[in-house]
Amino acid sequence: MLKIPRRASMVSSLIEAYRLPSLLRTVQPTPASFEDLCKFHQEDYLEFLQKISQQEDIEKYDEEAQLYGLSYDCPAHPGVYDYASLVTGATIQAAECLMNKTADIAINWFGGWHHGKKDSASGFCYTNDVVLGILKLREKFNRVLYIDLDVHHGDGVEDAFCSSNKVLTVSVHKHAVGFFPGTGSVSDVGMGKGKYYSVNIPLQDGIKDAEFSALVCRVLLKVRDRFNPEAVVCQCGADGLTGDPNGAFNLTPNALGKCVYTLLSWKRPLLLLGGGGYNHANTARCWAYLTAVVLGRKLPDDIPEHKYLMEYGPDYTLTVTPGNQGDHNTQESVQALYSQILYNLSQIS
Ligand SMILES: O=C(/C=C/c1ccccc1NC(=O)c1ccccc1Oc1ccccc1)NO
Ligand SMILES: [Zn+2]
Repeated sequence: MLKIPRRASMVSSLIEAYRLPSLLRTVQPTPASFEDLCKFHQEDYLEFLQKISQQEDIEKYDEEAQLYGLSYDCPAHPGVYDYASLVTGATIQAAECLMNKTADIAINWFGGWHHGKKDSASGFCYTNDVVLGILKLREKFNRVLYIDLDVHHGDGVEDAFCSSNKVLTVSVHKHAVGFFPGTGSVSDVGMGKGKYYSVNIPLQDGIKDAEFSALVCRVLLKVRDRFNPEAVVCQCGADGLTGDPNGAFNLTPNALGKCVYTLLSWKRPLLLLGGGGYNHANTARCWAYLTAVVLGRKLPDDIPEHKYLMEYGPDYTLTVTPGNQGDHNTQESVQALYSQILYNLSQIS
C-alpha cells in the first residue's frame, strides 16, 4: 500500500513543477466524519475499519477481517481509516465547492475509489468517496451523471445507484473472464426505477485512443440528450494507459483528455476524480495533462526539473507513446456494442 501515497506525491509534484497551482484554488481537505461516512457505509464495517486501523498487529483480527473484504488482495494497514476518511473528505469538499458555486470544476486526483461497498472493502477501495461525493451533489442537483474511465468496472458506484433514475452511471472498462471485478456487461442496465440508468461499455484488450474516445464520446452525447444531467462526476482512472502493469488497454492521456474536453463543453458543474493507475509516471503525466485540459493550457512536452524527474526517463517527456500490441476490439464488435447501448438508452423515459 506504500505505493499509492508515493504516487500521490508524484502527481502533486508534477502538477507543481508545471506551475499549474498558480491557476488553481487549492483547498485543504478535512477528513470525512464517521457520520459522513455512514451516509453510505454500514456502521459495523466502519467501526471495524477504525479499530484495525489503530492496531499494529492486525493478524489477530483475520477472521473478522475476511467478513469485511479486508483480506490478502485488499489488506488493511495501520492508518487505513485516517487515509480513507481524508481522501473521502476531499471528494465531499470538492462536491460542496460545486454546490456553493465557488468552483465550476473541482478536482481530487487522490479520490476515485470506485469499488468500495457499503459493508466491505474491495479492490484496494476502503471507503467509496465517489458514492459519497455523488450523494452530496444530490442534495442540490436533481440529476447527476457519473462516468468511469478506469480500466476496471466501477461496480461499487453502479451498485449504489442501480435502482435510481436520478443518478445515471456510465462505465467503460475491460470485461473479460478472470479480470477484476468481472461485472459490467452491456446487458447490466440497472433495475426497478433505475432500469436503463446503468450503462456499461465492456471492451477487450488493446483498444487505442481514437476508437476509445470516439465510442465513449458518442455514448456521452446520447446520454446527455436523454438524461440532461445537472452535474457530472468523472472518474479518470489511469490504469487503461499503455505501460500499466494491468497491461489491458493501449491508451494515452489524449483518450481521457478527449472525454474530459467533451464534458467541459457542456458547461455543467464537473467533478474530476482519480482512481487506478499503477505506472506511476504515466499516471502523473495523465493527471497533470488533464489538469491542463481543464485550464485550457498547453504544457511544454519536456518534463520540468523536479524531485521525481528521474522517474520519467528515458524520454523525460509528457507525451505517452502507444504500444504496438494488437487491438482485440474489432470494428464490428464496437459497432454492435454501440447499437446495443443506443437501444438501451432509447428505453429511458
Ligand atoms: O485499479 C483497480 C483495482 C485493482 C485491483 C483489484 C483487485 C485485485 C488486484 C488489483 N490490483 C491491480 O490490478 C494492480 C495491478 C498492477 C499493479 C498494482 C495493482 O494493484 C495495487 C493497488 C494498490 C496497491 C498495490 C497494488 N480498480 O480501479
Ligand atoms: Zn482500476
